[in-house]
Amino acid sequence: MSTYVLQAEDVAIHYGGVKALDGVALTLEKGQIRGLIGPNGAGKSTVIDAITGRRRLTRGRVSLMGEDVSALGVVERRLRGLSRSFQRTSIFGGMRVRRQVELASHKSGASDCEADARAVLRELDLERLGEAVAEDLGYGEQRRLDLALALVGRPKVLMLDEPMAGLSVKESLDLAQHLKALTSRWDVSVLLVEHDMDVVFGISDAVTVFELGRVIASGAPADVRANPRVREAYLGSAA
Ligand SMILES: Nc1ncnc2c1ncn2[C@@H]1O[C@H](COP(=O)(O)OP(=O)(O)OP(=O)(O)O)[C@@H](O)[C@H]1O
Repeated sequence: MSTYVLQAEDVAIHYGGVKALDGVALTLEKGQIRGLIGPNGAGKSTVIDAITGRRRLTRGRVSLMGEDVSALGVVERRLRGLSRSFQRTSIFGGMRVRRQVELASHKSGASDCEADARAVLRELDLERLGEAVAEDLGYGEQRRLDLALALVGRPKVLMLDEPMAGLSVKESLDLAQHLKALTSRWDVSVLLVEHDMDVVFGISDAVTVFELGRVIASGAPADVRANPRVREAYLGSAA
């Protein structure tokens, strides 16, 4: 019996002749944050799509808490505790903050949506904005709301696709600290796709590097950062 909350084995996704992913292996331990980095087009978003069931696997297998979920759809995986955010926020601009978090909570299968939404809003410092219309929020607050929508229903595994995109340095580091604190308090495991290297290397317990649909390095942040192939492929000599 595996101790991983998430395990992807030999995952491939091919679009005709394009091998978006080829033979990818990835694990997440309980409470772990794993950063996923790599150049544009390396396959990072496709990995999230493969794990969450948005894309059908050409080959391979995805297990959640030891259960093979490869044949299950997005909704079934969400009900088993696998949640995600997208590169562009999923918020509804015209809807009040609390209302949309409650609706998302309902969809996630939570039993007490009001209490669930309240806890998530409190966790992300959004409680005082509960009655605000989402499009009136500042961009940083909208990003926090997007994270709130992914956190309802107490997911066990969270896949975040560039949650800091467009934020200032200070906002990014604030959100990163929120995420780090929440991960340990709620015992949620996170796969974090992010281009901000200060954030990735600042809060990840492990880092995996992609290039052209394959894993080229994986391990402790310091080891990955020092890996010559990674520096050449992605980080540059200044990293
Ligand atoms: N629907 C599709 N049809 C064909 N090729 C696709 C499709 N979706 C993605 N790809 C290709 O798969 C590869 C991986 O794309 P992906 O979006 O996963 O990269 P990424 O690492 O997330 O990039 P970025 O950092 O720019 O978001 C790219 O070569 C992309 O062009």
